[in-house]
Amino acid sequence: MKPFVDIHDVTHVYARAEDGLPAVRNLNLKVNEGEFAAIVGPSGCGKSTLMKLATGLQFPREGTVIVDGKEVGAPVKLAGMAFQNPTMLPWRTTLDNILLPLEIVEPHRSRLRRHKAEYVAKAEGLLAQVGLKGQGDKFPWQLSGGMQQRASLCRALIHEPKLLMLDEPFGALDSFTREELWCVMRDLHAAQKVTIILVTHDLREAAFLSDRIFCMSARPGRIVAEREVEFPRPRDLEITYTPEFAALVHELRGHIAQARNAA
Ligand SMILES: Nc1ncnc2c1ncn2[C@@H]1O[C@H](COP(=O)(O)OP(=O)(O)OP(=O)(O)O)[C@@H](O)[C@H]1O
Repeated sequence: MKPFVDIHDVTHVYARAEDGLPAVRNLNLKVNEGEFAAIVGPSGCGKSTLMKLATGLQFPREGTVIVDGKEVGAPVKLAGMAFQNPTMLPWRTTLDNILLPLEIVEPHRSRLRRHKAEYVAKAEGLLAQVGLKGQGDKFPWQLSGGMQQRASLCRALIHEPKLLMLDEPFGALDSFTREELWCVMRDLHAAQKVTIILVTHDLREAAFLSDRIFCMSARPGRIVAEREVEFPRPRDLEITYTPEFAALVHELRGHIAQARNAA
C-alpha cells in the first residue's frame, strides 16, 4: 500500500532563519490512509514546520512531500486543521464559524448558497457527534474553552477532509476536559475514516489516540524513533492506567530525553 502522506528526505530552512540553521533536516515520515499518527518531540524541534510542509503552507528546500499520490505544490485542499487556540470569529455564531471553510473550499463554495440547508444539517450532525447538540446558535464567547475546541473540530471536518492536521489541539485545556476530548477525537476518527496527524507534547495523548508515534530530534528536526501502538480499538480511558500503557509512555519519554540532545 502506498502511504497517504509521504515526506521524503525533506530539509527546510526558513527564509528569515537568523542562524541559517534548517528547521528540519532529512525528515522522513510515511503515514498510511486512515491511520492516526502522532508526532512528539522537544520544544522547537520543527513539529509545526512538518505540519506546514504536509499542508503546502511551506515548501521544502530539498526532498519531496507527497499527499494522496500528488507532490504538494500549493495549499492542500483535502486537509482540515485545528490548532491549540480555537480561533473562532466572535461575531459569527458557532454554526456559522463551522460553515466558514465551505465559503473557501471548492466544490462547496459554489454549492453553498443553493444547498445551505444540507450543509447546516451536516454541521448540526457534527455538533451532535462532539456533544454540542443544539449549541450552534451560541456565539463562541458563550462557550467554554473545551466547547470551543469541540466546535473547532467540527469546523476542521465540515468539508470532509481526507487529512486532518491537529496542532496541539487540547494543549490549553484542563486534564479532565482534555481526556473527554480524546474520546471525542477517537470517535470522530472511527466514524470519519480520515487520516490524522496529531502534533502533541503530551505522550499519554499520543499513546491513547494513535496507531503510530514518531519522535523528533531537537532542531534541526528529524524522526529519531517510530513506534506502532498496538492497543486494540475501540480504546477506553481505562487503558491509560494499565502497566502496558505506562511502559509505552515511559519508553517515549526515553526517546524524547535522547532527542533533546540528538540533533
Ligand atoms: N517563519 C519562520 N521564520 C523563521 N524561523 C522559523 C519560522 N517558523 C519557525 N521557525 C523556527 O524553526 C524552528 C522550528 O519551529 P516549529 O514551530 O516548527 O517548532 P515546534 O516543534 O512546533 O515548536 P514548539 O514545540 O515550541 O511548538 C524553530 O527554531 C523556530 O524558531
